[in-house]
Amino acid sequence: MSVKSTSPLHARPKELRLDGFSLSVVEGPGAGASLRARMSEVSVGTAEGNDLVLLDPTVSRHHFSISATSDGYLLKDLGSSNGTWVGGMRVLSGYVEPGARIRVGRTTLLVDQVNEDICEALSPEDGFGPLLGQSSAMRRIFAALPRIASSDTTVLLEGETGTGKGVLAAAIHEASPRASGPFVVLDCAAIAPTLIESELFGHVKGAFTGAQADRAGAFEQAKGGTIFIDEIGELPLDMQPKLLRALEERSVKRVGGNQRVKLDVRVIAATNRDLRTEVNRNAFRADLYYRLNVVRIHVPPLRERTGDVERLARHFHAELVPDKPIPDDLLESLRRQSWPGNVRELRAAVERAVLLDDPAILALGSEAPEAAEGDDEYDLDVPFRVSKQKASDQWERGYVRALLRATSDNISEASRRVKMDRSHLRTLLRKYGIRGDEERGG
Ligand SMILES: Nc1ncnc2c1ncn2[C@@H]1O[C@H](COP(=O)(O)OP(=O)(O)OP(=O)(O)O)[C@@H](O)[C@H]1O
Repeated sequence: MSVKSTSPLHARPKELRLDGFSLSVVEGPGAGASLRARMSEVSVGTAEGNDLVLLDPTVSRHHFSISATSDGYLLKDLGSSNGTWVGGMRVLSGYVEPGARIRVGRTTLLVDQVNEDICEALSPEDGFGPLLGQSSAMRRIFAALPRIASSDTTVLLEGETGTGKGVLAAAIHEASPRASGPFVVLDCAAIAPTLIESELFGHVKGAFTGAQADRAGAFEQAKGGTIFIDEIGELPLDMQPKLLRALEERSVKRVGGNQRVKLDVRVIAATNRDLRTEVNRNAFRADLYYRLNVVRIHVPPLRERTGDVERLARHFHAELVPDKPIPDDLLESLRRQSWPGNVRELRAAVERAVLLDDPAILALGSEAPEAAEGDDEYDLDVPFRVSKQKASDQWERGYVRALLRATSDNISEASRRVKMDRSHLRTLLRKYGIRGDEERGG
């Protein structure tokens, strides 16, 4: 497998060329069907919408995907019921050679290399709005963004936590003809399931206890702009048909109301799960998945685009300390880590190192504790979002304490130093019961 650039040496390549491949059904129902990959990733399963639709009832709706990458053909099982098998081994994720036979249910497929390359355009830029990256993976996304932003299509963003899906959604809105309209964020993971309908669609006075006045939901607030539905994989099953209807008819009905209101809203949704796997296990409705999956962007984790660590770290450092370059030892230490919390974690590590002016503090970062910590560190008996919130609160409390110590409790100086809005800092102080010096804060 090779990656070929069409540009002269030393110039930034304008496209990524990957070895093309085909998939053919060689045994089982539908034998003879085949597909020549036009895009770097193709999906296979019995559901319409897959690139290769199989007729075998023992195959899952979204069974596996195979991608041409610069390291080879990457096969991924999508949470199928019967598994994906190569050479008698069940494969969750792994590289396969041309000539490999993949068995799914009663069907066998053959992977073959073809002469025609798969060509992916790369942006010459190393950013798109506030979103930065110099890796091919990010420049591939940047190349597609202007066209995506200028259209009105629904976009589904997939990627691990902290990879930048929120920034990406905002950047699409900012580059779209709707930029002067509102950008409204609704995080399904942060709202109690019983309140989601009213948060999305609003309610009328008296619709439920506590509904003391009519209230517009996120869809209505986003009128003329974009609604960003974050963590859509957490949307309760009973809400999914209601969202589907809103997307199809571009209209909403407030809880307790009896009129549907037409709305001009663009929808961007994000998830840190693979929704195809959720569809397979009936946790996400297939019809809603298809309605959302008009344009799908997968934002890769930072460990798969290590070339971006330096670019991002320099940027975060320069935001805080514009007049000094990032120290080499800090950069070196950042490059060596694998960043399970992705860009969010990298940003926090740079901020911590700057604040405490000590690169050694990075030992508190991702890699070192992974080896030292026991699993009991994590409370697995409470929901994920509660655990995550607790950890994030602990970090925030420590950060604010350190910040105040470093600025001798001077709120004004503290907020200037880390470019945090003063009222937000005050809110955090109240939240954690920490006292700062408001008088000198001026
Ligand atoms: N490519 C990028 N360039 C600049 N900043 C980035 C980039 N990606 C992420 N960030 C920064 O990392 C942090 C996390 O980003 P964001 O909240 O968009 O991630 P996310 O994928 O939406 O996470 P979650 O799934 O937890 O909501 C933010 O501070 C954001 O500014």
